[in-house]
Amino acid sequence: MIRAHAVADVREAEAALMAELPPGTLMQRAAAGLAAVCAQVLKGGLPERGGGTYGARVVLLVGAGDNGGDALWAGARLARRGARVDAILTRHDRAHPEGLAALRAAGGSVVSDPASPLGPEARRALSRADIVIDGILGIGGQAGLRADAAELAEVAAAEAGLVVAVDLPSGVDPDTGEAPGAHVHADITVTFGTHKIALLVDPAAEAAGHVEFVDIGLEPYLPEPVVEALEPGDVTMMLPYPDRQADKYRRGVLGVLAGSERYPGAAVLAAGGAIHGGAGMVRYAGPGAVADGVLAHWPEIVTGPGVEAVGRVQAWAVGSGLGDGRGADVAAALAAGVPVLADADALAYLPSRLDVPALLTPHAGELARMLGVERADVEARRWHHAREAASRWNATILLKGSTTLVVTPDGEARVNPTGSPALATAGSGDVLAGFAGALLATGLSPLDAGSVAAYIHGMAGQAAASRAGAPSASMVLDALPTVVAAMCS
Ligand SMILES: NC(=O)C1=CN([C@@H]2O[C@H](COP(=O)(O)OP(=O)(O)OC[C@H]3O[C@@H](n4cnc5c(N)ncnc54)[C@H](O)[C@@H]3O)[C@@H](O)[C@H]2O)[C@@H](O)CC1
Ligand SMILES: Nc1ncnc2c1ncn2[C@@H]1O[C@H](COP(=O)(O)OP(=O)(O)O)[C@@H](O)[C@H]1O
Ligand SMILES: [K+]
Repeated sequence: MIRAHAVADVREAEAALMAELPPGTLMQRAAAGLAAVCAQVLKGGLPERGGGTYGARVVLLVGAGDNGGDALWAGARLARRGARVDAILTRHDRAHPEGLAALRAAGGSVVSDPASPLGPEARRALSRADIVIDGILGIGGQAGLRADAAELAEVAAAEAGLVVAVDLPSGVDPDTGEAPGAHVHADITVTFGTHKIALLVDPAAEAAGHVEFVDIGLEPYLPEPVVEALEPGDVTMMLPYPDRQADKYRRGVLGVLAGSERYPGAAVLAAGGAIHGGAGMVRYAGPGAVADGVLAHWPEIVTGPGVEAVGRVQAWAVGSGLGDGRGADVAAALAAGVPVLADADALAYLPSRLDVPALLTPHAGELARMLGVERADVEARRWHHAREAASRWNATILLKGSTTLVVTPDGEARVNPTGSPALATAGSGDVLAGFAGALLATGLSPLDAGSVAAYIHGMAGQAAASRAGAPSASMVLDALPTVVAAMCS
């Protein structure tokens, strides 16, 4: 599990660890890890320069705090290995003094001037840089860079080589993942001790690029994480396996209430997702013509005209392509007293609070409608709104989008690390709903069912995109069994 903590937790853990170590040890651990990642990147080769640290051009963007200190100490290490290292200081009076002395002793130089960080020498250095190390702000930063730092970040993005952020991309909000003002857009972020929330939650996570973790020994001092992301081993452990004594009922039966005469395909896709999710049986509830279409694709499904008619199930997946005027059907599924996944049209028919274990799967537009806010506000403050809805409906919210977020009413949160923009295609949400519903039926909690389903669905999207640049939802569905098999082997 990738674990992310809030700034206050990181500060407390750092203080406890620092009390046991000689002064400066943590910064040296951080700087060594940062320099090692930069050296690795340089060794991988930048086409213009042939590769390696010796002779590489490195520019440090150095703010007023310890984040800048990390950058200076890492710069000193790279300079000792033969890199040409230039530092641009946003505040000449407040740059980390020991780090600056170490950089100078190693042969590095300062190319900014006290009046304005971005003079001609600094611009020249940036335009030639193979790597820019962003040490403007770390966990002590307020979101939104001030004008001079914002200009530095802009020029670095436009003119320099790779941007490597120290701990987190400067200017994002470390604790919420919001990025309301100017901020750095990094290719790689090297983070220390634990992931920061901003490294997992969009839009900040996108600005972090690829994240490398450096262990500085904080783990024993950290509390429970605030946000997690599953790793492959977690998914393997959570996916249901039939045991030797399994029968179809004990494996879990899922009821699917999806699709309509207007949207018959949604029923086929949701039922298909359900079939691959490991339930022992899938029962489909819907009008005859739609049920016939489902049966034509999935003869193993049992159908019935309505919720009561299909009989007992261990969970319901309701809503995908259901259309208008289906409130009574949704209410019947909710009244069954079993866990429920509610997607798409069902989200309009929810009671004010749910009294069964529930997983709601809105996209940003649907969540905006549920909460009576603007879609753009949901996009900008995804975690905030997902938490708000989880608490209001007493349900786990799986907020779909470029990165899927799963948040429980108790505030537990997971971010999905897999996926592809190719998933943004009509019907792929129906596949996810069926698959996650089946996991609910096998007994997974809404949090586990939602996060495992998002993980596998994301991988299926990646697999489908690798076969066809713009795959359809049916191709994502087709990729599910192979992904599940690979995760289980
Ligand atoms: N505390 C520790 O033990 C360790 C800290 N480390 C590094 O230290 C960093 C935290 O250092 P600091 O607490 O000094 O905080 P920062 O380096 O994030 O700097 C905070 C300072 O920047 C200024 N500032 C804040 N918001 C700003 C804005 N929007 N625009 C311009 N300036 C702004 C303020 O003057 C503030 O004092 C971590 O992110 C990490 O990189 C690492 O060296 C590991 C060990
Ligand atoms: N830019 C994106 N990158 C990755 N995944 C995305 C992106 N946009 C949407 N998705 C995913 O694609 C799926 C789309 O679901 P949804 O919006 O319900 O579509 P539909 O209702 O047409 O099925 C969700 O799993 C969502 O997380
Ligand atoms: K930074």
